[in-house]
Amino acid sequence: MLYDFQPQSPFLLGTAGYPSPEILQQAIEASGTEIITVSLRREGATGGAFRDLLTQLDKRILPNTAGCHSVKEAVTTAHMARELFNTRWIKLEVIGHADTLQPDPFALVEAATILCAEGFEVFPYTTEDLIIGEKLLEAGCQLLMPWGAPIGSGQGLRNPEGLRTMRAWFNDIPLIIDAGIGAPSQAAQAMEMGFDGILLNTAVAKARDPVRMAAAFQDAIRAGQQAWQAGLMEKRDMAVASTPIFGLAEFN
Ligand SMILES: CC(=O)[C@@H](O)[C@H](O)COP(=O)(O)O
Repeated sequence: MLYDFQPQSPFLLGTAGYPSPEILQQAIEASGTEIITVSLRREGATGGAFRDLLTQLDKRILPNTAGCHSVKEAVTTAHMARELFNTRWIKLEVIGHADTLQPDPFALVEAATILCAEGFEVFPYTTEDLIIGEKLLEAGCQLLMPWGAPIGSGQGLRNPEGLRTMRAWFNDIPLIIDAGIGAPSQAAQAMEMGFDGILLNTAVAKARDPVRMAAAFQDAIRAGQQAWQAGLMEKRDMAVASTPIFGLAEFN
């Protein structure tokens, strides 16, 4: 459950950097997503045309504070998002460094505390750090969005063991992997670990064929989710015969 909303699809898609508005629209449809995220900075630069396009699509809009480097910038951007999109949802990014696009955990917790107190439903872009996660929940966030890898890097799950620990630690909190996913197999890997969803942008927007890639991610994310729900086998150190041997005829 993402606040008051239970999506049928665990795939959340970003809307930046597509070759054209038509391809963006087709990719959104091909992805099966019900939630699209939009950057306020992009929205501001298009004079509202982009917002008009997105609001026609009948999807939940998750505005984001991409590009914000301070608490003040992020909080102001969230206020603008609430006005423009008439929503309490905000994907909160407070970037710590322009080169790594790594979240600034101190500013993130501070901004989340302010926005939750103001009634926002905050989707915080964070790392796999457990204490930061705890602080964000204490601030009032009801879900966490740990990174797979730095934004736009396509590296997949850079710290799978840390993410596995995070999944176990916050076992009843929705966790959505956000950023750094470059291939459908990486998204499937995250879903097989029990994450509740995947948010990505670059891997679809910058694919040679974004529409086809959106469909590929949808299939992989569903496959990973089904595998997790079905119960994956445990790895074993030694071989275990898969064929029962009782009742076989003996040959001497
Ligand atoms: C669009 C958006 O919200 C990005 O900031 C997000 O984190 C996606 O990252 P990738 O582009 O690496 O998928």
